[in-house]
Amino acid sequence: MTSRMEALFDIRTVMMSVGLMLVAASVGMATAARMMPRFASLPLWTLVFLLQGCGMLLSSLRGAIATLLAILLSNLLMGAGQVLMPFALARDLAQPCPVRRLGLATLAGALLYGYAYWITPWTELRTGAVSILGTAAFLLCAQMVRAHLRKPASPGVAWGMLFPLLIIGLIHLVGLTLSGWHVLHNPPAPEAYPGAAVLTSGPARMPLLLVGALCIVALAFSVILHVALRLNLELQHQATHDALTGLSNRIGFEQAATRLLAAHQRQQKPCALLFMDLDHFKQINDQHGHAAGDHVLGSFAALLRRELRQDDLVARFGGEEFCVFLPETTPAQAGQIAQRLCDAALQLQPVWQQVPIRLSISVGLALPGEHHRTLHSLLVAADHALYAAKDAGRNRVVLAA
Ligand SMILES: Nc1nc2c(ncn2[C@@H]2O[C@H](COP(=O)(O)OP(=O)(O)OP(=O)(O)O)[C@@H](O)[C@H]2O)c(=O)[nH]1
Repeated sequence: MTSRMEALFDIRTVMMSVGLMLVAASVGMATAARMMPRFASLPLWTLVFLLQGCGMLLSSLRGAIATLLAILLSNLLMGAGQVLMPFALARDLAQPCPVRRLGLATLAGALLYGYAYWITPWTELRTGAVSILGTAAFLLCAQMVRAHLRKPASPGVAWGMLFPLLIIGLIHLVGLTLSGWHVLHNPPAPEAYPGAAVLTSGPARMPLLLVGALCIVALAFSVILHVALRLNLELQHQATHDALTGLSNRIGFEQAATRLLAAHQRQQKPCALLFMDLDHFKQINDQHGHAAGDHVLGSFAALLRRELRQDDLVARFGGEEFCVFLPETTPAQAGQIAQRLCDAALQLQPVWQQVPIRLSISVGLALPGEHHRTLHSLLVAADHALYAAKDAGRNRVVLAA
């Protein structure tokens, strides 16, 4: 089986192909890093896959260049890539990097590697040294991705990272066990030199090497997908949220409120819609400046978040207009909430350059029913009620007809 596999996949060809793919992936990541400087993990990932790719390429060229130097350098490059990987992942997933555990594994691996290289003739110990580092780095990364899986964003891609990390970690563990076993059961032979043997002996070597190499390529693709997905989520967030207040914008509100209204109508539950407008907002801008106006808008948005429940849908509809969808709220409760918001706005008095700014709001309240079945008709009704509140002298709530 192994000899057939060895015949089919020459070890050097595998290392060279995977090395080239990883270098290509790192070039793609470097380009993405230049285009998107906000993604702080991309330069690190670029380095990780460049180091891994160059290490593998060098490994595949062992016959051609001075062998000992090639072995030392390729192991150093791959080891450095493995040490950097948890740092890149920690930045990517906004998690603390397990620096101490990684530092201990690096120290253990480096000491064993130095001992294997310069003091003992047991060359298999080198495999053990690289395996210690690999096992620790890949399993620490897997642990971080697993913790990230509890967050709802991009679970598919996270699994795409978790599987290769676990498999490569296990393969390194097998390498560690095999080389340890080999050192224990074989007397040292100074001239014995396993050459390209990453996993020193046994029939498992070639399949494990192949699976490990494919997993590292899969990991590179998962990282690229993960970044693309994060970018997509960010764009989606920007399209549906207001940059000044952080609340939903009109698009986000209409999408979410349409779904909520349909669910309430299906289950015959009461709900309500409030349309609010800050009174004489133009005067605030004119008297205190545009920046003060922005500050007032931000303070009022914070007030809405404070005063309303978590599952109430709050949005800045545009300019100084705000909208709230109140789920599972009776008409009487909606009236009380609207009045409470009016009173709270009066109390707010946001301070700008030590000057308190007086604020009031007008509110139009609309309830779904016979005449208002769709979100659009509810919004129109609430808007009319809001204008009625303005006409009646502002700082009040008017119920839509
Ligand atoms: N600072 C600031 N002002 C804004 C923003 N968006 C809209 N505005 C201003 O809000 C003001 C709205 O003015 P109007 O529509 O005349 O309404 P108003 O002065 O609040 O008067 P009433 O609604 O009738 O009580 C305009 O001066 C807009 O320039 C914003 O993002 N920041």
